[in-house]
Amino acid sequence: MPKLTDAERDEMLKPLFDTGWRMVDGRDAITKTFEFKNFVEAFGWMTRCAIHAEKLNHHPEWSNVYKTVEVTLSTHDADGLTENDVKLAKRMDKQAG
Ligand SMILES: C[C@H](O)[C@H](O)[C@H]1CNC2=NC(N)=NC(=O)C2=N1
Repeated sequence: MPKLTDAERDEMLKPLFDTGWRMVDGRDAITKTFEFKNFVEAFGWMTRCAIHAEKLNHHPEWSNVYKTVEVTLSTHDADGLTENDVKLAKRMDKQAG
């Protein structure tokens, strides 16, 4: 899968920036920190997102401390951002409500 073109970035990343995603310094990747009410809410969200990741065959780099989950998305096979990263980010936002 090819990396996003400049035009695709303008079109597809801007809506994600509006929901709190931002570029990772020095990497063609996006990151967002999700905060939940408690650990169970956080882990439930991770579980739902894991199912979406498997369906997309596209997996996040993420870490969870108590009610916080830090997520970074990039496509390893392309060494940068692709449409799969946009798709998974949207699903993660939707699952977070
Ligand atoms: C073999 C397997 O299909 C590939 O490694 C998939 C799995 N999940 C993936 N996830 C991400 N983020 N990037 C990839 O390039 C990727 N490739």
